[in-house]
Amino acid sequence: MTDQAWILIAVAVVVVVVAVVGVVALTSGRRASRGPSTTLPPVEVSPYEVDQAPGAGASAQEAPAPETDAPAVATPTLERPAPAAGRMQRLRARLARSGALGQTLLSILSRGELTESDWEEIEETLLLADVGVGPTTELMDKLRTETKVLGTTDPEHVRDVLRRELLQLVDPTMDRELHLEPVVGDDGEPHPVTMLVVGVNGTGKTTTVGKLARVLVAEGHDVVLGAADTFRAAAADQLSTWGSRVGVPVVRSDREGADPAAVAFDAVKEGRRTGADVVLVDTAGRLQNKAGLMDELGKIKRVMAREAPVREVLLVLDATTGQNGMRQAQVFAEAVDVTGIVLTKLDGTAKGGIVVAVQRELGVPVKFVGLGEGPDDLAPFVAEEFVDALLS
Ligand SMILES: Nc1nc2c(ncn2[C@@H]2O[C@H](COP(=O)(O)OP(=O)(O)OP(=O)(O)O)[C@@H](O)[C@H]2O)c(=O)[nH]1
Repeated sequence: MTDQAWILIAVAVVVVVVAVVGVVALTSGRRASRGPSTTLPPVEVSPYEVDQAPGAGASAQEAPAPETDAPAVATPTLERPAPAAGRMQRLRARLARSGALGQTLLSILSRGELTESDWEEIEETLLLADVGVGPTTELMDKLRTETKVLGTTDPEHVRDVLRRELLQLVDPTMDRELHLEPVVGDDGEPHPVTMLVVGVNGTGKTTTVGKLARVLVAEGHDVVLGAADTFRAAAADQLSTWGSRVGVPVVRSDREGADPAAVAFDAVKEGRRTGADVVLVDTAGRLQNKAGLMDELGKIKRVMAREAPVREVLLVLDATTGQNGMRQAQVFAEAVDVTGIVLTKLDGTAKGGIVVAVQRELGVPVKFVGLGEGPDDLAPFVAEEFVDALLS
């Protein structure tokens, strides 16, 4: 071969090497510029979107000091939710209107020798506060006996008796914990604990899911939210906003009216993929009729259970809706196995007695109460603190 031929071969080799290096650099450059991917691998049930919270993965703690002189890039700061413990105590003043129940009872009972009209007044007070007929009769029987035995008008004694009896009605022995113990599947892999939140629209369901996510984040859990209220498009946006404030991803569909069970399934799947320990799913649960509701909620629960068992079904009830709310609660309880109740809007209502009525009616504990519109105004329910607030 001539020198010229060798030169030509060398030039060709250089050109090929440069071209290959160029292509590789371009591809990896594109990949890097996409940043952390939010597009998930295709799933069997439906395509879904994950709204990654801005700053997801960033800590609510102090950011580490930059190691270079490069200009600082603003990282979105995540909110640090208030600790869940002690919230009921902190928000005690919000129960002021419900407190009228305790104050009225105390003032009547302190009159001494009670006449029939005093007892009627007590009965009316309890019924107006939505305590319910059964528990009202029960409490009055006990108070009649106790006040006879006690034979005193001493306010401290009367208060002690009333506190004891109210507490018994609210039942401090009920298990109000969320069951978040880790689950290991048949495959030996850890599964997230899944929770379904159900209830009539307008009761504060989506808001409760957002607030509950904050409670869980405050307790150190890794949470994924599922926006399975596909009936109202704004509900998914609302949930995405809640999630983004505390760095919790929200799985939602890009299609309005999408199958809620598919979104719930995808949320659990995403929870498993990312190693989250709790997946919390919001639903629409419209009350057209009981059969429709049973079908919808039953399907969501079954489909979620394919990925991980549903540990908690929380029913959200608006405390201000009285008997109407109780009827809704019964329909939901017949449609799906409810494990706990969230009573919203307990601030600003005098109908705190509904705590007693709904627990009696459904045999399910009130686990949380909504005491305002603020992000941390959802409190784990503590029977003693509730009764003390009624009597303060
Ligand atoms: N005062 C008060 N307002 C509340 C409480 N919980 C929720 N709300 C308000 O109730 C309204 C309805 O709340 P949403 O979460 O949208 O109700 P939801 O509708 O059941 O949700 P969708 O099913 O998505 O329609 C909002 O204005 C909330 O701020 C509470 O505990 N106290």
